[in-house]
Amino acid sequence: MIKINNLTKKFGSHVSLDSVTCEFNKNEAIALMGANGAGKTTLIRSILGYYHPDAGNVSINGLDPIKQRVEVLKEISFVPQLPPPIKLNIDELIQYISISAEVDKEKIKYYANEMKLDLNSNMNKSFFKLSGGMKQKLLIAISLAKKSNIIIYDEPTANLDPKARDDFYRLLKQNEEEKVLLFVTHRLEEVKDLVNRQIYMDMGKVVSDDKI
Ligand SMILES: Nc1ncnc2c1ncn2[C@@H]1O[C@H](COP(=O)(O)OP(=O)(O)OP(=O)(O)O)[C@@H](O)[C@H]1O
Repeated sequence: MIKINNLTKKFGSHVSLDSVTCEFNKNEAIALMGANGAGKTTLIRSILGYYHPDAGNVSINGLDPIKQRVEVLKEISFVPQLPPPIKLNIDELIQYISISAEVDKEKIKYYANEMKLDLNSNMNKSFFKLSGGMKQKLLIAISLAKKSNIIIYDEPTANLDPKARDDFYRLLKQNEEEKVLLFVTHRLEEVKDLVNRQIYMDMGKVVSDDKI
């Protein structure tokens, strides 16, 4: 489903990804780990078509994430490490997502409610004025509501309180069948019941890859 073939990405003389080859398939839930600067986010961004590789390539369900970006992004739910600086208010954002990404508004509201995010009293608030945890809850609710077979989370729980983390993992567990779940994390103990594969990266390389 996701095929990464000899992928190299450099920033100046720094090699962020060093000839990475791996595949992620349906029904795999992968914890992607490694020290700060190991290359995890660069790998995720390459999958999303943010970067032109210096060598190698990525294929998502047979599509090229750079040349066929719009089609590829339709197949993926993604929550980044840092929420983007969106100026729309919540009502406008949900409206926009529901039209542009064909996500059911009622489902977003359902998952927001399950994440204990009070949407009704915040509908007119700008996204960027929400607290860090509230932003993350809304992005998670959108990612769960979107009908995609690839879910990618880049450390999505940093701003969540312990209860919200539990809610998130419970909802994710209900939602992971028949999908690829790629989860960047520094806290394996939190996701160990969720994942069936662990990958460690170091200095731009995959240094271990174990099914569990
Ligand atoms: N846009 C960029 N411009 C220049 N260098 C970058 C850029 N993005 C990443 N890098 C560099 O590439 C290396 C890998 O960064 P990356 O963000 O992929 O690491 P990471 O494993 O996600 O780290 P963390 O756990 O801290 O989030 C780092 O040395 C970083 O400074």
